[in-house]
Amino acid sequence: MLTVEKLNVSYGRAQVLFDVDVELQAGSLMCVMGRNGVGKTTLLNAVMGVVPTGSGRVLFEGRDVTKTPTHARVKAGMGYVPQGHETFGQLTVAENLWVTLEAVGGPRTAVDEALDLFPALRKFLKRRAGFLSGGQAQQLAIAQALVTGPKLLILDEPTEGIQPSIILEIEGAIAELHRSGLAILVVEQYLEFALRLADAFVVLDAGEVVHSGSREELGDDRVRRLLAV
Ligand SMILES: Nc1ncnc2c1ncn2[C@@H]1O[C@H](COP(=O)(O)OP(=O)(O)OP(=O)(O)O)[C@@H](O)[C@H]1O
Repeated sequence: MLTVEKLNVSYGRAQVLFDVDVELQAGSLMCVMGRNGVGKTTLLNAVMGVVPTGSGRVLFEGRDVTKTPTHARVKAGMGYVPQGHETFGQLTVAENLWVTLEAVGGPRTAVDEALDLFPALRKFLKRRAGFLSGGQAQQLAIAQALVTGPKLLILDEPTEGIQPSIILEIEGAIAELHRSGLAILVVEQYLEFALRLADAFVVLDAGEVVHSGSREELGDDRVRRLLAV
């Protein structure tokens, strides 16, 4: 479904990703792990076209999207929830969802479906997004990405800075999306969350892939050892 081939990314003269290969199968939930600053966010941003790539290719459903603008990748079915759960703070929760729907021209039922996954948001439909807690804003950011009708959902640290009770709600929603067959690529440093959810892993170190494979290929003990670093 998503293939990253020999991807190299630099910021000015500083190279951050080196020949990165990733293969995400349809229906898989793949977790990208690694210490701070190894290039995880850069990888997601490059997959979405938010940062330019030096060399290498990104293929989505077999189509080369390396030069495709981000908005066209979203329309093609790549939903993205960047780090920091950014929403339109001045708009209400409902307006955030409708504005996103308008931008992609999806079916109106997409808003209800996204809210079904995060029922807690229904209580806040008229609240400005800027007044939500971090956890609620993260739920709204994921709901917004779902409204775009993704075939692949890309999430950057969905649990970062979020209170434990809402982490469980977010984990439940992601597990449900995975069960429904959606392909998911997630950067996540919270080991237990990753171990409970993912069926495939990529471990980055200093911009290189040092381990990758399915849970069966790597084995649970090895995954735990690799990810605990
Ligand atoms: N816009 C930028 N301009 C210059 N350097 C950057 C930029 N964004 C990231 N970097 C650098 O690139 C490297 C990789 O950063 P990146 O955010 O991709 O790592 P990360 O693994 O996601 O880290 P974290 O877990 O802290 O979010 C770091 O050294 C970072 O300082």
